[in-house]
Amino acid sequence: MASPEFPSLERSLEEHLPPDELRNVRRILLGGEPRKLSLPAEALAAASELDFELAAFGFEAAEEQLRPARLVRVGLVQNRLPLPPCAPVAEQVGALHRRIEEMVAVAAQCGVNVVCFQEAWTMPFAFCTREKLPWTEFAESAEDGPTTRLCQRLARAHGLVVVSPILERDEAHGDVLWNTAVVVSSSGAVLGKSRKNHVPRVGDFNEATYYMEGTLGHPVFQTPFGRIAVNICYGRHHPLNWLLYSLNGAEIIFNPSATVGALSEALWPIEARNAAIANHCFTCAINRVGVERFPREFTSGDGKPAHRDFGYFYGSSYVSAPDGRRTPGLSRTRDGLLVAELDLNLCRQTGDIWNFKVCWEGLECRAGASEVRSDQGGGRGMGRSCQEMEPPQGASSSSLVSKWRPEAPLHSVWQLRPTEPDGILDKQHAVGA
Ligand SMILES: NC(=O)NCCC(=O)O
Repeated sequence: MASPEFPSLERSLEEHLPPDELRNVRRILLGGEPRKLSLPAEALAAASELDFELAAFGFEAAEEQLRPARLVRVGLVQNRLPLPPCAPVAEQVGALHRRIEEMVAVAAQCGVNVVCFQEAWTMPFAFCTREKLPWTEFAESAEDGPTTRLCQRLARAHGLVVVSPILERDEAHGDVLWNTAVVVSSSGAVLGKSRKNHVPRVGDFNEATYYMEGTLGHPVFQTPFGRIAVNICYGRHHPLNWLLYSLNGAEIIFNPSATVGALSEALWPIEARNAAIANHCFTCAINRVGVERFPREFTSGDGKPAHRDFGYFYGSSYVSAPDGRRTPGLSRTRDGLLVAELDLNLCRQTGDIWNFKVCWEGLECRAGASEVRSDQGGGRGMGRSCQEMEPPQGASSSSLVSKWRPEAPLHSVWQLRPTEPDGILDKQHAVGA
């Protein structure tokens, strides 16, 4: 495993490769030379003053005759805990609120339209301990908890959409906990929430001790800046999860995460990028940074000695485009804000070239179903292109309408007839028929 001090793969290549070779390596590794965006001087100065990395890249699409460019700027925020997990709960939450508030102000200076934070951003990732208190005290209402109220203020003040992944306490339904992302519109209205659909039971990720798989399906939110969805952390390992968000109309899928190097770092650059390619959409992978040391020891159930930390959260947040290009990752070691300008026209353009989803989309039309929540609120405009965005066919403009439900057999399984070892395919079984 790379040591925590190793700042980033891309930086290492930049430092050690001659320019010609670097161009070739980037062509293969990132899908091309990333197009850097210039940012306002005051944003760069603020990031340096506040000690976080600020990087910005753009993904253009081909010019079309009938549709204007549909430009949206996303902001991905990764951060360490400002206070250690042994600090009082309210102080930890307050310090995180202040840190995010200052980073969002810089995002706004950079023209960000949709900002997303890391998974369970208001707390240490304490599920490794299996202890209930004090960690469950970080849970709050998705609709009107203090964190959602902060996000509403930020959304209104800066005219941006906020995706806020928290530990949710659902007081209206038996007080149960969920791993939830709250989506706040640029008008300040809570547009809705999305819950983690796959809960890890791997290594120290003992999350099923706290909450179960989400019950909300794969909601997509219509915002003034495009249709967005949230596939929380472990969901990125499940290709069908991305597919369902995409079939429900998502053009940008955020993947707020908390993951450590020993488990997943080799998978990290591949999974969200592959999802962008396979589903003709943009994906935004965000991971926290640093080591979180807990007050009491815990074991990993693997016979190894008890320990106080989970491992190294390696940051490396990045954005992938549907045509396979991606930004370099943010640092493995520092807080950071990654700004990416996306032309959403690239989703359809790439689909027209590759058609990876064509049979699924056909089924979607037959099922007549999409799951979209619409934002009727105001907020900063994105130009004509925003006004022209429409929910996908079959979707209501104001609420969740239905879940994607295939009504016909999807794929067939063919079996070899044992008497014909040369591999002639014989028998067809329609799955689900
Ligand atoms: N937070 C979370 O689901 N982590 C699981 C580990 C991983 O997905 O890499």
